[in-house]
Amino acid sequence: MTYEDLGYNSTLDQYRNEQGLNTLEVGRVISEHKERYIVKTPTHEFDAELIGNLRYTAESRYDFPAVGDWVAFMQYDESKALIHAIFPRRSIIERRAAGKASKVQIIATNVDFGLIVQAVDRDFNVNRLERYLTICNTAKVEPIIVLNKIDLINKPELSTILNTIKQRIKEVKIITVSNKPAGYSQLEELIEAGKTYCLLGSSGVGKSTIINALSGKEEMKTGEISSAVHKGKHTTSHRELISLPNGGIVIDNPGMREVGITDKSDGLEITFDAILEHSQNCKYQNCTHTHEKGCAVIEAVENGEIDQKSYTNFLKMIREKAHFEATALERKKKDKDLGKMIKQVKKQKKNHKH
Ligand SMILES: Nc1nc2c(ncn2[C@@H]2O[C@H](COP(=O)(O)OP(=O)(O)OP(=O)(O)O)[C@@H](O)[C@H]2O)c(=O)[nH]1
Ligand SMILES: [Zn+2]
Repeated sequence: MTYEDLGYNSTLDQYRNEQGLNTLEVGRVISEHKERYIVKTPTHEFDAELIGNLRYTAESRYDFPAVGDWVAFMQYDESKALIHAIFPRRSIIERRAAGKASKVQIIATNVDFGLIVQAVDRDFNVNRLERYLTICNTAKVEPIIVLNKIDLINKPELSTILNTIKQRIKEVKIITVSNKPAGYSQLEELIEAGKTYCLLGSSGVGKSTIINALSGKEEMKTGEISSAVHKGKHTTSHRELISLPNGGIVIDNPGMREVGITDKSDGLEITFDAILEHSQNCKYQNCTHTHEKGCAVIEAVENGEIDQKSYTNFLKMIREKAHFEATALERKKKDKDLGKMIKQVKKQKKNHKH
């Protein structure tokens, strides 16, 4: 295995030289658990922590390593290391942390493609597909839709599903796979060496089964045997980033129940570009597309140019985005006020002494 097999490239190497990081080793974070990280090089895996200096100056989640990160580290024991620097990220896939309206959770970094996995049986849901698309588009990561477990339905049923998707989602590649008898050839064909693929999808859609099939190994515990693992302790041997024997790197992230969007960039606009296009013709520039007279979006929904369900999903996510932004702002203000208060108390104490 080489560094390139893990996704290392000339941009990262240039940064390493510019920053004078040559005396340190370089590796990729393949799992994260409570501020401990497994860092992988072509030959070793290290149990790593952040150096104190970085920990104390960290201001937000973004200042800590995440799965997919490239880091500069120093080995200090046989398999132990201290992380001295995080390389700039090419992309960050994130979602709103479950239950916390204003907090983000990083799913993975330095990702090239998002593999949005849905099982065609109970899990299939176009609204959720649009949600994952928005997460990818926000991260500027190219999405690919992977319909899994196609052995569970017949051909006409699969066509219906494909048509349902195509009616609402244009210009996104869709592939169909299953463990038997179709196999994963459609997926294998598109995976390129040195590129990083992040699997996105609900629990049980078959992500671990896909990784095991691609890697030819039992890298991931799958549904039948994983219940004991989920109940038990975290196993340090658990890896979320795996480099495949035929090239390509895949990242899994277990158990995603909620897919809250943060959408700090224009991810929603990219996902719903048809709606955006129509909105150029709305009478009012600040049109909310909910009730306004002369709203071109509402008109397009009425005459069938925009899918009704897609429109409803769009409005729901716009509200969610606004809510996320408002609570994030509030949190910032609170933190700032608290900071001010602490400063004042310190000042008072100081004055007291003199
Ligand atoms: N019929 C059928 N079942 C499948 C297929 N792929 C996976 N399964 C089954 O679906 C269940 C869940 O598969 P996993 O691979 O563990 O799913 P996962 O997405 O990794 O789930 P989490 O680890 O909870 O996120 C298991 O019982 C698998 O055997 C498939 O193509 N067809
Ligand atoms: Zn409008």
